[in-house]
Amino acid sequence: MANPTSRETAPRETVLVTGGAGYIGSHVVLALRDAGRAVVVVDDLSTGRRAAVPDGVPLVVGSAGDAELVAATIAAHGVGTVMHFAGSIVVPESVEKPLDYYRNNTVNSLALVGACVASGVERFIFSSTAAVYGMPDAMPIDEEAPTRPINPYGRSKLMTEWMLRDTAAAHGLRYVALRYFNVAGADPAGRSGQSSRLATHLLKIAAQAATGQRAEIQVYGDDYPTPDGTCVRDYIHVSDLAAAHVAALVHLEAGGDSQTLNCGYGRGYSVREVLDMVETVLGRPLPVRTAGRRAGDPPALVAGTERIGRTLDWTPRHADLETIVRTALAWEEKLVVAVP
Ligand SMILES: NC(=O)c1ccc[n+]([C@@H]2O[C@H](COP(=O)([O-])OP(=O)(O)OC[C@H]3O[C@@H](n4cnc5c(N)ncnc54)[C@H](O)[C@@H]3O)[C@@H](O)[C@H]2O)c1
Ligand SMILES: O=c1ccn([C@@H]2O[C@H](COP(=O)(O)OP(=O)(O)O[C@H]3O[C@H](CO)[C@H](O)[C@H](O)[C@H]3O)[C@@H](O)[C@H]2O)c(=O)[nH]1
Repeated sequence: MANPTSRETAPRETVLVTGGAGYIGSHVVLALRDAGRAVVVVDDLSTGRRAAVPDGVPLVVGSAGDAELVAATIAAHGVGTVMHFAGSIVVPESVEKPLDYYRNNTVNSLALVGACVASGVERFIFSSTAAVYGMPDAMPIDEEAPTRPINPYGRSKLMTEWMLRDTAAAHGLRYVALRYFNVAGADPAGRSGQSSRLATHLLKIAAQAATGQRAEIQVYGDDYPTPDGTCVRDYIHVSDLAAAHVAALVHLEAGGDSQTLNCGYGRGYSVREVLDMVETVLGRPLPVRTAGRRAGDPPALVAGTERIGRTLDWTPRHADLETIVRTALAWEEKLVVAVP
């Protein structure tokens, strides 16, 4: 029998979660813990919060691009899988500071993947984005659609997908790149949620307005070629997205091949429909104003979900807009009380 204290022979079952103190990463840490998995987080706390990492989960404060730190963490914790959430995520900021985005999203991912290869990590799960598609020609978007990102954020993520594909071909690493559509909502048990005050996402803005932290909500454009003129997005509940990561882990552990998968529900809601639902759940109107279009917004983004459906053992459990809105509002109310 293997000596459990030996690093050479100990089973490498721990999952290293980079960016585990952030919005999505913290929900994945909860899902992994709920599934009985051992987890270690590496996060530089640039946008994440220490409090988002549950008690009992080791947090290594540092950069996911620090190859020495990552290698030491892999060795110390017996890491066999890396889930990579750490990154910079604000699209307009990526236009103003492209090199910051290439550094944090691409260069740091290169160092991380290199450390994984050098340390013999066999499984890698990557947070990619619908932004890799740019302005798609057809809807819903399947994974074979052309990747033509229209901003540095999308390009910085697409380059990491390419790096993973080439690394998988050359080394023993297998990966799942998950292309998230619009992630929203919060843990239904109230353990985590979107905590960044600077978030730019529609539902976060609406939740801030609902709790009196924001004077109004601007609708960016009502003259798009969509049924009500406002942009359509495929909103996926963050806890369903977290469950998709656990399913991707199971897929790779069972010897499954490398995959690139959309994460959405395959149906879209307009900005107006989202705001109507927020008002319905609140039982009162919100100050909503129509403003001009925001640069770079595609009229509609809806995920093709056939591939994730046949590849992963994943059943969405929170796939209705009302649940997404209710959990987002409940989290915001909790946040306002905790950090007024
Ligand atoms: N939120 C969305 O709608 C969305 C959509 C598509 C893809 N994504 C991707 O999902 C991932 C997580 O996004 P999020 O919404 O949870 O953002 P977030 O800002 O809440 O989380 C990012 C986390 O990474 C940490 N971090 C950033 N750079 C780091 C570094 N170099 N080393 C270590 N830690 C670092 C931050 O402190 C934070 O805890 C990102 O890679 C993002 O590109 C998010
Ligand atoms: O105050 C706001 C905020 C947003 N919107 C609109 O609401 C929709 C959703 O906007 P978000 O900012 O919530 O999300 P995006 O669709 O712009 O971005 C999402 O998809 C991108 C890919 O295209 C990236 O992956 C990004 O991280 C992810 O949040 C867009 O039509 C936007 O114009 C408003 O009308 N008012």
